[in-house]
Amino acid sequence: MERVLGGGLLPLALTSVGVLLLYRILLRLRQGASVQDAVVVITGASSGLGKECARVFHAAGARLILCGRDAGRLQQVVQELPASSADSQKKTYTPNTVIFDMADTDAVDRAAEEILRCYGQVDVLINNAGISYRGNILQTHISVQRDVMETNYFGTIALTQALLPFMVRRRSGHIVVISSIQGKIAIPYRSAYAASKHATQAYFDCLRAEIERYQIPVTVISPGYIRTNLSLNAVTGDGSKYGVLDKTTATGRDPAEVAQAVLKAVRHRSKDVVLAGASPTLAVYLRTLWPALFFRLMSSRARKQQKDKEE
Ligand SMILES: NC(=O)C1=CN([C@@H]2O[C@H](COP(=O)(O)OP(=O)(O)OC[C@H]3O[C@@H](n4cnc5c(N)ncnc54)[C@H](OP(=O)(O)O)[C@@H]3O)[C@@H](O)[C@H]2O)C=CC1
Ligand SMILES: CCCCCCCCCCCCCCCC(=O)OCC(=O)COP(=O)(O)O
Repeated sequence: MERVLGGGLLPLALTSVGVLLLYRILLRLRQGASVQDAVVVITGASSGLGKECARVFHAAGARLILCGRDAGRLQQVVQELPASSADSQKKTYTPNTVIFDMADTDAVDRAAEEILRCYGQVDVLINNAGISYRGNILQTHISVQRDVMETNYFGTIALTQALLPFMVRRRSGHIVVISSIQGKIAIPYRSAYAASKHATQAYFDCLRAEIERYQIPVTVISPGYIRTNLSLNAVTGDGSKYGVLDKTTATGRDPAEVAQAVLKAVRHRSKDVVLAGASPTLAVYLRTLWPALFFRLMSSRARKQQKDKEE
């Protein structure tokens, strides 16, 4: 028996264990880091992409803190969650909710304290809340430009800066922001929105470089159109609600798929992720490599949209 083990079975067993270990390492590398038990904060979790992120991160075993302005709608999201956690191998948690308006800086500071009281730490902050805009600059009140900036940019960076010192102290954490392809290219009749997303891209690119030494990654995600209520909720130049589900939004990507891509980006600690089709992606390169052509295309887009509106 000893001879059999020494001469044949033992090396075979050791090789099998080695192969199995290698397989597990490769699988781990492919999947990236686990979010099981991680404390994940999601802003704008009451609808659209934020709600889908809540589903995906809940199913992956994260301890969620869901943020929004409407307590009732957030509670509804929480109640719908257990049914979507089909993976019984994962331990899942009932999410906490924190209610505040991103456009109110004092409320954001108070919310950060409340967020920290939930588990005493934040492992992943997903800055997702946002509002869009449709309008002609000539007919847009400056207060509308400010309001969009308050929600999309100042609210987002205020929450980030309130939570960041606690991540730095622990030398641990991950900051994610849902920007837009419009953070990389500016298209006509979106001035307030595109400006807020360009500012977002710039701020988080600075932050990434500044906090790398604390081992805190920063992920900027820039999606193209997603099938959500974003256009319905958009504001216009006079501050009123746009209230139309645009065809581009209605035919956009499935928010559940985008949420899976967000999870993948978190697991892999990706730095900058563009989730858009061929033309918007090409447009990003064109803006840098052949700006004159990009500007001509945008002018013709503006003329066409103005003509369509007048007809
Ligand atoms: N849909 C799309 O085509 C694309 C969307 N994005 C980005 O994705 C993110 C999510 O948007 P999406 O899911 O599409 O749109 P939705 O309108 O469905 O969701 C927006 C979310 O943001 C919250 N929100 C808006 N304003 C505030 C505020 N002042 N304070 C607190 N929360 C607020 C809303 O909460 P409440 O219930 O309180 O209104 C809601 O939960 C946004 O940052 C958007 O720019 C990026 C690219 C494409
Ligand atoms: C030589 C070949 C040239 C090819 C380049 C073509 C240029 C095409 C322009 C493409 C513009 C794409 C705009 C995409 C906008 C978008 O996806 O935005 C995402 C959002 O954030 C949606 O917000 P919205 O409120 O605008 O619905």
